[in-house]
Amino acid sequence: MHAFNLQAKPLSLADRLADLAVDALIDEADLSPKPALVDRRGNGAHTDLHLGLMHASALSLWPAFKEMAEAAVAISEVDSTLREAIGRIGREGEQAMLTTTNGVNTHRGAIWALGLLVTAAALEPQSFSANAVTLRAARLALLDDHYAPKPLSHGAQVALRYGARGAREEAQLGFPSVLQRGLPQLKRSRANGHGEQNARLDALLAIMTDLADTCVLYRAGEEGLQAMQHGAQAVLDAGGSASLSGRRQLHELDQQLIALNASPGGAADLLAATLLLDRIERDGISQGAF
Ligand SMILES: CC(C)(COP(=O)(O)OP(=O)(O)OC[C@H]1O[C@@H](n2cnc3c(N)ncnc32)[C@H](O[C@H]2O[C@H](COP(=O)(O)OP(=O)(O)OP(=O)(O)O)[C@@H](O)[C@H]2O)[C@@H]1O)[C@@H](O)C(=O)NCCC(=O)NCCS
Ligand SMILES: Nc1ncnc2[nH]cnc12
Repeated sequence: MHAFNLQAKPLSLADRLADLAVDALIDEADLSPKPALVDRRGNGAHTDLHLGLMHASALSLWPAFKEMAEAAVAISEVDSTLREAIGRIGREGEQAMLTTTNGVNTHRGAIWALGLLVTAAALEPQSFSANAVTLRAARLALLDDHYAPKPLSHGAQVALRYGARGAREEAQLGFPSVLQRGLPQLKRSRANGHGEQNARLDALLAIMTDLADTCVLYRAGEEGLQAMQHGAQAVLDAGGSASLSGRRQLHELDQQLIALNASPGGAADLLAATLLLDRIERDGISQGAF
């Protein structure tokens, strides 16, 4: 008889998806040099954020992601019951984040985007292409959550002022910034031999070229948004972050966005969503894949 069972217990689907979501958030935070965002070099345009806080915040969200995936497995269809279950879990996740960060909003948009994607992935783990997962996530995002409070969030204020519908619309449209910008650029830069960190930076820049980031609009208005979109395009046009002239443009963009207080927090969340879907597509998530 053995005193100890040394065999590791296999991970459940929900454990695995929560691990992947937290990994994606930590990889996004660590990626450097990101324009005006928190990274390994510093706090970008933020006075109340730092890398340690981003890591702690990401880890605090693991139980919420796991619970969302478990709800998907238990309810097993895209309906209002599942939408309202993940709404409640998402709000509890926000509270866990705020407790960890002492009230600073580190990952509200990421809880929304990655929460929907984790739920959508868990619903049908055999159907794990980015197209299939984002389509299910969009169907969920289109359902009403009758229990959702309607606060005058930064996103809601920006919607009133500029008509940009932000994170909600991005999800309801099936994450076009991820499918049409982030993922294709990530794959292109990898295929061109640019190296993983440069490929991720290029994916972030590709997202920034077109996104109506409500975080930037709230902090820096249309001037900030134009600077973000045009500056990101200029880096890619100069050869991307693996090239010397692209790096010079990236440095300039970083300085310009910091001066405008324009932090592209929404684009950062969508980079994390891109990294999550890329990992799911490459490794799979059905039992036996881990
Ligand atoms: C549907 C919700 C996302 C709420 O959306 P809404 O737009 O009303 O609320 P916001 O509080 O503004 O949060 C939206 C966050 O989404 C990110 N984002 C911005 N633009 C886009 C975009 N075009 N596409 C996708 N994502 C986008 C962004 O998050 C990042 O920025 C955050 C920091 O922003 P902010 O609080 O404005 O902070 P500062 O500028 O630093 O302010 P100061 O503190 O300095 O004053 C950071 O968190 C990043 O993550 C937007 O902020 C959704 O949240 C919701 O309804 N939740 C309820 C729960 C639920 O139903 N969950 C469903 C299950 S998953
Ligand atoms: N790296 C980052 N810096 C600032 N805000 C963010 N929101 C999500 N990721 C972020």
